[in-house]
Amino acid sequence: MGGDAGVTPVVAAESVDKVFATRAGDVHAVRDVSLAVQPGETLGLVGESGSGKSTMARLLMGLLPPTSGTVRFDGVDLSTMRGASLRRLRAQMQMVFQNPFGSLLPHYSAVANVAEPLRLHKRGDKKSRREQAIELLELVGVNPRFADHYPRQFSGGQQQRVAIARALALEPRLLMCDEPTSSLDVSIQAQVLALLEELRNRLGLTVVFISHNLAVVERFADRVAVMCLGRVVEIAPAEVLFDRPQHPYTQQLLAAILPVTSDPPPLPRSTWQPENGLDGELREVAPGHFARDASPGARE
Ligand SMILES: Nc1ncnc2c1ncn2[C@@H]1O[C@H](COP(=O)(O)OP(=O)(O)OP(=O)(O)O)[C@@H](O)[C@H]1O
Repeated sequence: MGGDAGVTPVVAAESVDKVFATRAGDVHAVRDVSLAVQPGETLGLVGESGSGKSTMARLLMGLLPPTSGTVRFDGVDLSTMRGASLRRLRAQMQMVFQNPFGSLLPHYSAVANVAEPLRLHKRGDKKSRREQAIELLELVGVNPRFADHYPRQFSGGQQQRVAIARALALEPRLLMCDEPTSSLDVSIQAQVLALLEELRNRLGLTVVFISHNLAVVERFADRVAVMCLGRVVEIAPAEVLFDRPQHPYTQQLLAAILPVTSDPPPLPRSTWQPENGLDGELREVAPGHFARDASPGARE
């Protein structure tokens, strides 16, 4: 789906389901999701709160095992990987989280935070790791003068830059960004996004980008997958999806942010009811544009 035939996707989910067993009963967080992210591509993942985006991200990173279905990284089924080979594979996929402070080690300086993955993966010696970490801090726009400062001494935006530098330390192929700017002030969000955009282009990264902010996704993503109640209801090139959304759920999400402002509000709860509209097959409605059949009532 949505890929060049013959090119091995960096990461691909095939008919993936994830069910969490909770005291209150089973939570079916991801339902029959198939998608592939091609080398160098940025896939946006949107949908309202609880639609399964973060679960999908963790499945794609191999941080959660699917209940059924397969996740492949570079063609390799993650469930077959163990030990050192899994660690090597994991190094190629890194994550940038919503809350940078929570993702940094508070008692480690900025440079030690960035060097930590290099140490864990036994890359170089202490001196070369520090040098490399300082270069990475420069790359993300953190003044090396502050290399020995601790995370709490940085602003949120600077903390996120340090977290991005750390995510890049092992030269990953895939960067999973889960709401990377939502915890930041609006004025800082644009700077961090511009940084991610520049790094992606400069380093040729493959990116999965989860955001509530559809305007950001439209700008940043090549393709966008829309999730609703654990399913992908529509997936298409960004310009096609934003111009001609097929699924009523997508139409409602987009309608909620129009007209586009410089600071769009977070996604409101959709009033569209899935009824039988989520059960259909993903159908190709235009080249590279897949949508599930929606219930006829919902189309009107
Ligand atoms: N570890 C877990 N145990 C039980 N239920 C979970 C777990 N993780 C997620 N869920 C449930 O799975 C569903 C999907 O959650 P998920 O966090 O993936 O959605 P999301 O789209 O990322 O939401 P948000 O935008 O609020 O982060 C929700 O109903 C959530 O409560």
